[in-house]
Amino acid sequence: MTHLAPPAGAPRTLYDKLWDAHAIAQGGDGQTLLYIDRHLLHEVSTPQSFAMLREDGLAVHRPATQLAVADHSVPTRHRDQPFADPMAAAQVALLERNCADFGIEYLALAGEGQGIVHVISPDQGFTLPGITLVCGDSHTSTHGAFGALAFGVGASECGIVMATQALWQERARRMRVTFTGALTPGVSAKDMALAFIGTVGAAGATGFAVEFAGDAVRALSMEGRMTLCNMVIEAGSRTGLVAPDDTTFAYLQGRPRAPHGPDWDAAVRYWRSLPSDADAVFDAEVTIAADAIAPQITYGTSPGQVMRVDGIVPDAGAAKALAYMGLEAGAPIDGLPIDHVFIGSCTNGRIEDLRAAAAIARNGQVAPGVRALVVPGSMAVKRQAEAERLDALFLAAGFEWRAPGCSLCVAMNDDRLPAGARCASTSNRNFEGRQGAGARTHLVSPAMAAAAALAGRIVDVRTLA
Ligand SMILES: CC(C)[C@H](C(=O)O)[C@@H](O)C(=O)O
Ligand code: SF4
Repeated sequence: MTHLAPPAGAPRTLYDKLWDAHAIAQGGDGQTLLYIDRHLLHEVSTPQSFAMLREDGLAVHRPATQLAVADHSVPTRHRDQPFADPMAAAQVALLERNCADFGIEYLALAGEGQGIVHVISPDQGFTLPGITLVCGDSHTSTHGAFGALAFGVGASECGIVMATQALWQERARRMRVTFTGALTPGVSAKDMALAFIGTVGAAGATGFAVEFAGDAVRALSMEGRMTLCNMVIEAGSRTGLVAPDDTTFAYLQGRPRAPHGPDWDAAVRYWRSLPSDADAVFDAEVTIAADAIAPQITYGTSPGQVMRVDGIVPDAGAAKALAYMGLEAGAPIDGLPIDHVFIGSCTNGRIEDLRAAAAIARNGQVAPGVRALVVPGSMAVKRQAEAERLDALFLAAGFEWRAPGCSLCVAMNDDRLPAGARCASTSNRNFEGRQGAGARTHLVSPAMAAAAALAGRIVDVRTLA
Protein backbone atom coordinates (compact mmCIF):
# COMPACT_ATOMS: atom_id res chain seq x y z
CA MET A 1 0.00 0.00 0.00
CA THR A 2 1.25 3.47 -0.83
CA HIS A 3 0.66 6.23 1.66
CA LEU A 4 0.55 9.52 -0.12
CA ALA A 5 1.95 12.73 1.16
CA PRO A 6 -0.46 15.34 2.50
CA PRO A 7 -1.61 17.62 -0.36
CA ALA A 8 0.59 20.65 -1.01
CA GLY A 9 -0.10 23.41 1.51
CA ALA A 10 -1.98 21.10 3.91
CA PRO A 11 -0.92 20.95 7.58
CA ARG A 12 1.84 18.42 8.09
CA THR A 13 2.94 16.12 10.87
CA LEU A 14 6.49 16.08 12.22
CA TYR A 15 7.02 12.85 10.29
CA ASP A 16 5.93 14.43 7.00
CA LYS A 17 8.16 17.45 7.56
CA LEU A 18 11.17 15.22 8.16
CA TRP A 19 10.28 13.09 5.17
CA ASP A 20 9.73 16.00 2.79
CA ALA A 21 12.97 17.70 3.88
CA HIS A 22 14.93 14.59 2.87
CA ALA A 23 13.09 13.47 -0.27
CA ILE A 24 15.45 13.47 -3.26
CA ALA A 25 13.27 11.73 -5.83
CA GLN A 26 9.93 9.99 -6.17
CA GLY A 27 9.85 6.53 -7.75
CA GLY A 28 7.03 5.21 -9.92
CA ASP A 29 6.31 2.51 -7.35
CA GLY A 30 5.41 4.96 -4.58
CA GLN A 31 8.84 4.81 -3.00
CA THR A 32 10.84 7.89 -2.15
CA LEU A 33 14.60 8.24 -2.38
CA LEU A 34 15.54 9.71 1.01
CA TYR A 35 18.76 11.49 1.82
CA ILE A 36 20.35 9.89 4.90
CA ASP A 37 22.25 12.30 7.12
CA ARG A 38 23.83 9.88 9.57
CA HIS A 39 24.64 6.20 9.87
CA LEU A 40 25.58 4.30 13.02
CA LEU A 41 27.42 1.00 12.79
CA HIS A 42 27.93 -1.90 15.16
CA GLU A 43 29.83 -5.14 14.83
CA VAL A 44 26.92 -7.54 14.32
CA SER A 45 25.06 -6.08 11.35
CA THR A 46 27.86 -4.60 9.23
CA PRO A 47 30.31 -7.35 8.09
CA GLN A 48 28.14 -8.04 5.05
CA SER A 49 27.71 -4.31 4.32
CA PHE A 50 31.47 -3.80 4.08
CA ALA A 51 31.85 -7.00 2.05
CA MET A 52 29.37 -5.50 -0.44
CA LEU A 53 31.44 -2.34 -0.77
CA ARG A 54 34.60 -4.38 -1.34
CA GLU A 55 32.95 -6.61 -3.95
CA ASP A 56 31.65 -3.63 -5.89
CA GLY A 57 34.82 -1.59 -5.46
CA LEU A 58 32.91 1.23 -3.73
CA ALA A 59 34.12 3.86 -1.29
CA VAL A 60 32.20 5.42 1.60
CA HIS A 61 30.65 8.58 0.18
CA ARG A 62 30.77 10.81 3.29
CA PRO A 63 32.79 9.10 6.02
CA ALA A 64 32.19 11.95 8.49
CA THR A 65 28.48 11.06 8.64
CA GLN A 66 29.26 7.57 9.92
CA LEU A 67 30.10 6.51 13.45
CA ALA A 68 30.93 2.97 14.58
CA VAL A 69 31.15 1.22 17.93
CA ALA A 70 31.23 -2.37 19.21
CA ASP A 71 28.50 -3.18 21.72
CA HIS A 72 26.60 -6.45 21.19
CA SER A 73 29.30 -9.03 21.65
CA VAL A 74 31.73 -7.17 23.91
CA PRO A 75 32.42 -8.57 27.37
CA THR A 76 31.33 -6.36 30.26
CA ARG A 77 34.20 -7.29 32.57
CA HIS A 78 37.93 -8.01 32.35
CA ARG A 79 38.10 -5.64 29.43
CA ASP A 80 41.85 -5.27 29.89
CA GLN A 81 42.26 -8.93 28.99
CA PRO A 82 41.77 -10.69 25.62
CA PHE A 83 38.15 -11.74 24.96
CA ALA A 84 37.26 -15.21 26.24
CA ASP A 85 35.15 -15.75 23.11
CA PRO A 86 37.32 -15.82 19.94
CA MET A 87 34.27 -15.32 17.68
CA ALA A 88 33.32 -12.12 19.48
CA ALA A 89 36.94 -10.97 19.34
CA ALA A 90 37.02 -11.59 15.58
CA GLN A 91 33.75 -9.72 15.07
CA VAL A 92 35.01 -6.65 16.92
CA ALA A 93 38.40 -6.80 15.18
CA LEU A 94 36.64 -6.95 11.82
CA LEU A 95 34.61 -3.82 12.56
CA GLU A 96 37.76 -2.05 13.63
CA ARG A 97 39.57 -3.05 10.44
CA ASN A 98 36.62 -2.23 8.19
CA CYS A 99 36.38 1.23 9.73
CA ALA A 100 40.10 1.82 9.27
CA ASP A 101 39.97 0.64 5.65
CA PHE A 102 36.97 2.81 4.77
CA GLY A 103 37.87 5.90 6.79
CA ILE A 104 35.03 5.64 9.32
CA GLU A 105 35.48 6.83 12.90
CA TYR A 106 35.49 3.90 15.30
CA LEU A 107 34.97 4.47 19.03
CA ALA A 108 37.55 2.16 20.57
CA LEU A 109 36.52 -0.44 23.12
CA ALA A 110 39.04 0.91 25.60
CA GLY A 111 38.06 4.54 24.97
CA GLU A 112 35.71 6.96 26.69
CA GLY A 113 33.30 7.03 23.75
CA GLN A 114 32.34 3.34 23.81
CA GLY A 115 28.86 2.11 24.63
CA ILE A 116 25.64 0.84 23.13
CA VAL A 117 25.18 2.43 19.72
CA HIS A 118 21.81 3.96 20.67
CA VAL A 119 23.22 5.42 23.86
CA ILE A 120 26.51 6.86 22.60
CA SER A 121 25.07 8.78 19.69
CA PRO A 122 22.67 10.93 21.79
CA ASP A 123 25.34 11.14 24.56
CA GLN A 124 27.70 12.81 22.12
CA GLY A 125 25.18 14.97 20.29
CA PHE A 126 25.58 12.97 17.07
CA THR A 127 21.80 12.41 17.13
CA LEU A 128 20.03 15.71 16.39
CA PRO A 129 16.50 16.89 15.63
CA GLY A 130 15.58 17.19 11.98
CA ILE A 131 18.04 14.62 10.65
CA THR A 132 17.58 11.22 9.08
CA LEU A 133 19.57 8.53 10.88
CA VAL A 134 19.81 4.82 10.16
CA CYS A 135 21.58 1.84 11.69
CA GLY A 136 21.50 -1.87 11.02
CA ASP A 137 19.54 -2.36 14.20
CA SER A 138 15.84 -2.47 14.96
CA HIS A 139 16.05 -0.17 17.99
CA THR A 140 17.26 2.77 15.91
CA SER A 141 13.81 4.24 16.59
CA THR A 142 15.34 5.40 19.91
CA HIS A 143 16.77 8.48 18.18
CA GLY A 144 13.29 9.62 17.17
CA ALA A 145 13.02 10.96 20.72
CA PHE A 146 14.91 14.01 19.40
CA GLY A 147 12.57 14.59 16.48
CA ALA A 148 14.89 12.78 14.07
CA LEU A 149 13.59 10.42 11.40
CA ALA A 150 15.44 7.32 12.58
CA PHE A 151 14.83 3.72 11.63
CA GLY A 152 16.53 0.35 11.52
CA VAL A 153 17.71 -1.05 8.20
CA GLY A 154 19.21 -4.31 6.93
CA ALA A 155 22.87 -5.06 6.25
CA SER A 156 22.61 -4.42 2.51
CA GLU A 157 20.89 -1.07 3.14
CA CYS A 158 23.79 -0.14 5.45
CA GLY A 159 26.10 -0.77 2.50
CA ILE A 160 23.90 1.32 0.19
CA VAL A 161 23.87 4.20 2.67
CA MET A 162 27.65 4.10 3.03
CA ALA A 163 28.12 4.19 -0.73
CA THR A 164 25.33 6.60 -1.73
CA GLN A 165 24.02 8.43 1.37
CA ALA A 166 20.48 7.62 0.21
CA LEU A 167 17.82 4.91 0.51
CA TRP A 168 14.54 4.08 -1.24
CA GLN A 169 11.79 3.96 1.36
CA GLU A 170 8.02 3.83 1.54
CA ARG A 171 6.29 6.57 3.49
CA ALA A 172 4.56 5.14 6.55
CA ARG A 173 1.11 6.03 7.82
CA ARG A 174 1.04 8.29 10.86
CA MET A 175 -0.17 7.31 14.30
CA ARG A 176 -0.36 9.72 17.21
CA VAL A 177 -0.27 8.29 20.70
CA THR A 178 -1.35 10.87 23.25
CA PHE A 179 -0.58 10.28 26.91
CA THR A 180 -2.94 12.53 28.85
CA GLY A 181 -2.44 13.63 32.44
CA ALA A 182 0.64 12.88 34.52
CA LEU A 183 2.42 9.73 35.66
CA THR A 184 1.95 8.75 39.30
CA PRO A 185 4.88 7.96 41.68
CA GLY A 186 6.69 4.70 40.89
CA VAL A 187 5.63 4.78 37.23
CA SER A 188 8.11 5.67 34.48
CA ALA A 189 8.63 5.99 30.73
CA LYS A 190 9.24 2.22 30.57
CA ASP A 191 5.76 1.64 31.93
CA MET A 192 4.38 4.03 29.30
CA ALA A 193 6.20 2.08 26.56
CA LEU A 194 4.90 -1.26 27.84
CA ALA A 195 1.39 0.12 28.35
CA PHE A 196 1.44 1.42 24.75
CA ILE A 197 2.49 -2.00 23.40
CA GLY A 198 -0.12 -3.68 25.59
CA THR A 199 -2.77 -1.31 24.23
CA VAL A 200 -2.06 -1.67 20.49
CA GLY A 201 -0.50 -5.17 20.54
CA ALA A 202 2.87 -6.46 19.34
CA ALA A 203 1.94 -5.77 15.69
CA GLY A 204 -0.51 -2.93 16.33
CA ALA A 205 1.70 -0.16 14.97
CA THR A 206 3.02 -2.03 11.92
CA GLY A 207 3.26 0.31 8.94
CA PHE A 208 2.92 3.41 11.11
CA ALA A 209 5.34 6.10 12.19
CA VAL A 210 4.33 6.75 15.80
CA GLU A 211 4.43 10.25 17.25
CA PHE A 212 4.17 10.37 21.04
CA ALA A 213 2.39 13.45 22.33
CA GLY A 214 0.49 14.77 25.32
CA ASP A 215 1.35 16.26 28.69
CA ALA A 216 2.98 13.12 30.09
CA VAL A 217 5.34 12.95 27.10
CA ARG A 218 6.22 16.64 27.26
CA ALA A 219 7.03 16.13 30.95
CA LEU A 220 9.52 13.33 30.18
CA SER A 221 13.27 13.90 30.19
CA MET A 222 15.20 12.99 27.03
CA GLU A 223 16.14 9.72 28.70
CA GLY A 224 12.46 8.91 29.19
CA ARG A 225 11.58 9.92 25.64
CA MET A 226 14.32 7.62 24.34
CA THR A 227 12.94 4.72 26.41
CA LEU A 228 9.53 5.34 24.85
CA CYS A 229 10.74 5.58 21.24
CA ASN A 230 13.14 2.66 21.74
CA MET A 231 10.28 0.21 22.10
CA VAL A 232 8.03 1.12 19.12
CA ILE A 233 9.55 -1.75 17.14
CA GLU A 234 8.03 -4.06 19.77
CA ALA A 235 4.63 -2.82 18.52
CA GLY A 236 5.71 -3.33 14.90
CA SER A 237 6.64 0.27 14.05
CA ARG A 238 10.08 1.24 12.73
CA THR A 239 9.81 4.89 13.70
CA GLY A 240 8.97 6.58 16.99
CA LEU A 241 8.94 10.36 17.32
CA VAL A 242 8.71 13.07 19.93
CA ALA A 243 8.59 16.69 18.78
CA PRO A 244 11.72 18.61 19.77
CA ASP A 245 11.25 21.27 22.45
CA ASP A 246 13.25 23.13 25.10
CA THR A 247 13.95 19.85 26.92
CA THR A 248 15.55 18.53 23.73
CA PHE A 249 17.64 21.65 23.16
CA ALA A 250 18.79 21.83 26.79
CA TYR A 251 19.93 18.20 26.59
CA LEU A 252 21.90 18.75 23.39
CA GLN A 253 23.50 22.13 24.00
CA GLY A 254 27.24 21.78 24.58
CA ARG A 255 27.48 18.09 23.63
CA PRO A 256 30.67 17.49 21.65
CA ARG A 257 29.15 16.65 18.27
CA ALA A 258 26.18 19.05 18.45
CA PRO A 259 26.43 22.37 16.59
CA HIS A 260 28.07 25.26 18.43
CA GLY A 261 27.94 29.08 18.33
CA PRO A 262 25.94 30.64 15.49
CA ASP A 263 25.36 27.15 14.01
CA TRP A 264 23.58 26.20 17.22
CA ASP A 265 21.26 29.21 17.05
CA ALA A 266 20.41 28.55 13.42
CA ALA A 267 19.80 24.88 14.17
CA VAL A 268 17.44 25.66 17.05
CA ARG A 269 15.48 28.07 14.84
CA TYR A 270 15.00 25.27 12.30
CA TRP A 271 14.21 22.66 14.94
CA ARG A 272 11.43 24.87 16.32
CA SER A 273 9.65 24.59 12.96
CA LEU A 274 9.48 20.81 13.10
CA PRO A 275 6.59 19.96 15.49
CA SER A 276 3.40 18.74 13.83
CA ASP A 277 1.11 21.56 12.71
CA ALA A 278 -1.83 22.08 15.06
CA ASP A 279 -4.41 20.68 12.63
CA ALA A 280 -2.25 18.00 11.01
CA VAL A 281 -4.17 14.81 10.37
CA PHE A 282 -3.00 11.40 11.63
CA ASP A 283 -4.16 8.10 10.13
CA ALA A 284 -4.67 6.65 13.61
CA GLU A 285 -5.08 8.20 17.06
CA VAL A 286 -4.54 6.37 20.35
CA THR A 287 -5.12 7.98 23.75
CA ILE A 288 -3.73 6.56 26.97
CA ALA A 289 -4.40 8.08 30.41
CA ALA A 290 -0.95 8.37 31.99
CA ASP A 291 -2.38 8.69 35.50
CA ALA A 292 -4.06 5.29 35.12
CA ILE A 293 -0.83 3.45 34.22
CA ALA A 294 0.44 1.11 36.95
CA PRO A 295 3.95 -0.38 36.92
CA GLN A 296 3.98 -2.87 34.04
CA ILE A 297 5.51 -6.33 33.73
CA THR A 298 5.52 -8.82 30.89
CA TYR A 299 4.23 -12.29 31.68
CA GLY A 300 4.80 -13.93 28.28
CA THR A 301 7.36 -14.20 25.50
CA SER A 302 6.37 -11.14 23.51
CA PRO A 303 6.50 -7.55 24.80
CA GLY A 304 2.78 -7.36 23.98
CA GLN A 305 2.09 -9.94 26.69
CA VAL A 306 2.20 -7.35 29.40
CA MET A 307 0.11 -6.63 32.52
CA ARG A 308 -0.11 -4.40 35.58
CA VAL A 309 2.05 -5.70 38.40
CA ASP A 310 -1.02 -5.71 40.67
CA GLY A 311 -3.07 -7.77 38.21
CA ILE A 312 -3.51 -11.49 37.63
CA VAL A 313 -1.84 -13.38 34.78
CA PRO A 314 -4.35 -13.34 31.93
CA ASP A 315 -5.56 -16.38 30.06
CA ALA A 316 -5.70 -14.85 26.59
CA GLY A 317 -4.54 -17.60 24.26
CA ALA A 318 -1.02 -17.47 25.67
CA ALA A 319 -0.78 -21.11 26.77
CA LYS A 320 2.53 -21.75 25.00
CA ALA A 321 4.08 -18.55 26.39
CA LEU A 322 2.83 -19.31 29.90
CA ALA A 323 4.23 -22.85 29.71
CA TYR A 324 7.63 -21.46 28.70
CA MET A 325 7.45 -18.87 31.44
CA GLY A 326 6.32 -21.42 34.03
CA LEU A 327 3.28 -19.33 34.95
CA GLU A 328 -0.37 -20.11 35.47
CA ALA A 329 -3.23 -17.97 34.26
CA GLY A 330 -5.28 -16.52 37.09
CA ALA A 331 -2.35 -16.23 39.52
CA PRO A 332 -0.99 -12.91 40.76
CA ILE A 333 2.43 -11.95 39.40
CA ASP A 334 3.32 -9.83 42.43
CA GLY A 335 5.37 -12.08 44.71
CA LEU A 336 6.74 -14.31 41.93
CA PRO A 337 10.29 -15.39 42.92
CA ILE A 338 13.11 -14.29 40.60
CA ASP A 339 16.81 -15.24 40.64
CA HIS A 340 18.34 -12.72 38.22
CA VAL A 341 18.08 -9.01 37.61
CA PHE A 342 19.44 -7.05 34.65
CA ILE A 343 19.59 -3.27 34.71
CA GLY A 344 20.89 -1.88 31.43
CA SER A 345 20.34 -1.93 27.61
CA CYS A 346 19.50 0.80 25.11
CA THR A 347 16.03 0.91 26.68
CA ASN A 348 17.09 1.61 30.26
CA GLY A 349 20.87 1.92 30.47
CA ARG A 350 21.05 5.72 30.75
CA ILE A 351 21.94 7.80 33.78
CA GLU A 352 18.38 8.52 34.81
CA ASP A 353 17.64 4.78 34.75
CA LEU A 354 20.61 4.04 36.97
CA ARG A 355 19.52 6.79 39.36
CA ALA A 356 16.01 5.33 39.54
CA ALA A 357 17.40 1.88 40.28
CA ALA A 358 19.88 3.28 42.82
CA ALA A 359 17.10 5.13 44.65
CA ILE A 360 15.59 1.71 45.42
CA ALA A 361 18.87 -0.18 45.84
CA ARG A 362 20.03 2.20 48.56
CA ASN A 363 17.34 0.79 50.87
CA GLY A 364 18.60 -2.76 51.14
CA GLN A 365 20.65 -5.69 49.93
CA VAL A 366 20.26 -7.97 46.95
CA ALA A 367 18.33 -10.98 48.25
CA PRO A 368 20.25 -14.23 48.84
CA GLY A 369 20.30 -16.38 45.70
CA VAL A 370 19.75 -13.42 43.36
CA ARG A 371 22.38 -12.28 40.87
CA ALA A 372 21.91 -8.66 39.84
CA LEU A 373 23.89 -6.92 37.09
CA VAL A 374 24.05 -3.20 36.44
CA VAL A 375 25.46 -2.50 32.98
CA PRO A 376 25.71 1.20 32.09
CA GLY A 377 24.71 2.00 28.49
CA SER A 378 27.91 3.87 27.72
CA MET A 379 31.24 4.94 29.16
CA ALA A 380 29.79 8.43 29.55
CA VAL A 381 26.91 7.03 31.60
CA LYS A 382 29.34 4.92 33.61
CA ARG A 383 31.57 7.91 34.38
CA GLN A 384 28.59 10.06 35.35
CA ALA A 385 27.23 7.32 37.62
CA GLU A 386 30.65 6.92 39.21
CA ALA A 387 30.88 10.68 39.77
CA GLU A 388 27.58 10.36 41.65
CA ARG A 389 28.94 7.37 43.60
CA LEU A 390 26.20 5.12 42.25
CA ASP A 391 28.75 2.38 41.54
CA ALA A 392 29.68 2.24 45.21
CA LEU A 393 26.03 2.24 46.18
CA PHE A 394 25.21 -0.67 43.86
CA LEU A 395 28.27 -2.66 44.92
CA ALA A 396 27.51 -2.14 48.61
CA ALA A 397 23.97 -3.40 48.00
CA GLY A 398 25.30 -6.56 46.32
CA PHE A 399 24.83 -5.64 42.64
CA GLU A 400 27.58 -6.22 40.07
CA TRP A 401 28.91 -3.10 38.32
CA ARG A 402 29.98 -3.75 34.75
CA ALA A 403 31.48 -2.08 31.69
CA PRO A 404 29.10 -0.87 28.93
CA GLY A 405 27.54 -3.12 26.30
CA CYS A 406 24.32 -4.87 25.29
CA SER A 407 25.12 -7.70 27.70
CA LEU A 408 22.11 -9.61 29.01
CA CYS A 409 19.71 -7.76 26.75
CA VAL A 410 20.66 -10.15 23.97
CA ALA A 411 23.23 -12.57 25.50
CA MET A 412 25.58 -12.32 22.53
CA ASN A 413 28.56 -11.87 24.84
CA ASP A 414 29.47 -14.04 27.80
CA ASP A 415 26.67 -12.64 30.01
CA ARG A 416 24.08 -15.37 29.71
CA LEU A 417 21.44 -16.91 31.97
CA PRO A 418 21.09 -20.63 32.63
CA ALA A 419 17.99 -22.56 31.52
CA GLY A 420 15.11 -22.06 33.92
CA ALA A 421 16.48 -18.79 35.30
CA ARG A 422 13.88 -16.08 35.91
CA CYS A 423 15.01 -12.52 35.35
CA ALA A 424 13.50 -9.11 36.01
CA SER A 425 15.05 -7.15 33.16
CA THR A 426 14.98 -3.54 32.04
CA SER A 427 15.60 -4.53 28.41
CA ASN A 428 13.06 -4.54 25.58
CA ARG A 429 12.62 -8.13 24.40
CA ASN A 430 11.37 -11.13 26.34
CA PHE A 431 11.55 -13.62 23.47
CA GLU A 432 12.21 -17.28 24.25
CA GLY A 433 15.90 -17.76 24.93
CA ARG A 434 16.73 -14.06 24.56
CA GLN A 435 18.82 -14.03 27.77
CA GLY A 436 20.01 -17.63 27.38
CA ALA A 437 18.39 -20.89 26.21
CA GLY A 438 15.46 -21.72 28.47
CA ALA A 439 15.79 -18.54 30.53
CA ARG A 440 12.67 -16.51 31.36
CA THR A 441 12.54 -12.75 31.01
CA HIS A 442 10.12 -10.29 32.63
CA LEU A 443 10.41 -6.79 31.20
CA VAL A 444 10.09 -4.07 33.82
CA SER A 445 11.26 -0.55 34.66
CA PRO A 446 14.60 0.11 36.43
CA ALA A 447 12.84 0.82 39.74
CA MET A 448 10.86 -2.43 39.48
CA ALA A 449 14.01 -4.38 38.60
CA ALA A 450 15.90 -2.99 41.58
CA ALA A 451 12.94 -3.70 43.86
CA ALA A 452 12.85 -7.30 42.60
CA ALA A 453 16.59 -7.66 43.28
CA LEU A 454 16.15 -6.68 46.93
CA ALA A 455 12.99 -8.68 47.50
CA GLY A 456 14.02 -11.78 45.51
CA ARG A 457 10.58 -11.66 43.96
CA ILE A 458 8.43 -9.42 41.82
CA VAL A 459 7.16 -6.57 43.94
CA ASP A 460 5.00 -3.54 43.19
CA VAL A 461 7.50 -0.70 43.62
CA ARG A 462 4.66 1.56 44.79
CA THR A 463 4.27 -0.51 47.95
CA LEU A 464 7.85 0.28 49.06
CA ALA A 465 8.13 3.20 51.43
C1 LIG B 1 21.79 -7.68 16.55
C2 LIG B 1 20.84 -6.61 16.10
C3 LIG B 1 20.80 -6.58 14.62
C4 LIG B 1 19.50 -6.71 16.81
C5 LIG B 1 18.45 -5.72 16.32
O1 LIG B 1 18.27 -5.48 15.14
O2 LIG B 1 17.75 -5.15 17.09
C6 LIG B 1 19.70 -6.53 18.30
O3 LIG B 1 20.20 -5.27 18.61
C7 LIG B 1 18.43 -6.78 19.06
O4 LIG B 1 18.09 -5.98 19.93
O5 LIG B 1 17.79 -7.80 18.82
S1 SF4 C 1 20.89 -3.15 24.08
FE1 SF4 C 1 19.63 -4.83 23.34
S2 SF4 C 1 18.03 -3.91 22.11
FE2 SF4 C 1 19.66 -2.40 22.36
S3 SF4 C 1 20.91 -2.65 20.56
FE3 SF4 C 1 21.80 -3.92 22.18
S4 SF4 C 1 20.86 -5.91 21.87
FE4 SF4 C 1 19.65 -4.48 20.69
